[in-house]
Amino acid sequence: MSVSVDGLEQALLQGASALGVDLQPHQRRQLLDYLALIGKWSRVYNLTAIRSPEEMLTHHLLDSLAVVEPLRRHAAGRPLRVLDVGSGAGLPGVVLAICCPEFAVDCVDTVAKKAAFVQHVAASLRLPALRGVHARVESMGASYDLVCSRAFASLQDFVALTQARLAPGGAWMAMKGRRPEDEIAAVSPRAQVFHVEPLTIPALDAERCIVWMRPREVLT
Ligand SMILES: C[S@@+](CC[C@H](N)C(=O)[O-])C[C@H]1O[C@@H](n2cnc3c(N)ncnc32)[C@H](O)[C@@H]1O
Repeated sequence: MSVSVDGLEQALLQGASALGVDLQPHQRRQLLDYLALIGKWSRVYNLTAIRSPEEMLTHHLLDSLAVVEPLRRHAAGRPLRVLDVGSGAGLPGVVLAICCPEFAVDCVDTVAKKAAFVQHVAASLRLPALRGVHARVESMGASYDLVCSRAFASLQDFVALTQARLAPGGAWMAMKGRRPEDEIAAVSPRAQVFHVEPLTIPALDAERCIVWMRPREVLT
């Protein structure tokens, strides 16, 4: 990496603080080690198109860190079982596992080498509650309190492919760019969008939001 680790750490600290995320020293180290692992394994596994450490910090780490506080607020102290669908290199699942060790986080991807990378991260960074799962989400069996995704699919497809993965009382959290009006309008009647939460990512001049959804109660 061409950028000094101190410079990256400073940028991470400033970004986390702007996002209201209080990082312990070991979590800072884990996040920077995760960044370094992505950089190292991208050369072999092609995990991300972004190669520069500064860009990876803003576009991947800070972008994922931005959902930590909204998710904690949603959890309200409960130790959630979280599924990150189409996790790729582990975004946002690995960041959630580092920042919220009280959550059990499964990162599922159809590409074996991506799931293997997440397993490698879990072992290297000693994150016992993190798992990389190689599967198509629609063929999985487990259920989760929160199903999240980033850059995975339209809201409509996300809901259709993962509805069976939600535990009773569970919710979806989709990370999106600009508020996706068309996708919101096309969401299945079986799901209800209950909140669209705008996000501001430090040092990233782009619109971001979280679309929160839950199954609509069917009246019988
Ligand atoms: C654009 S990438 C996003 C990766 C990561 N979430 C991120 O933000 O960088 C979408 C990922 O979804 C995975 N994927 C596509 N369909 C899937 C399915 N049905 N089940 C699980 N993963 C899937 C792909 O292999 C790919 O790694």
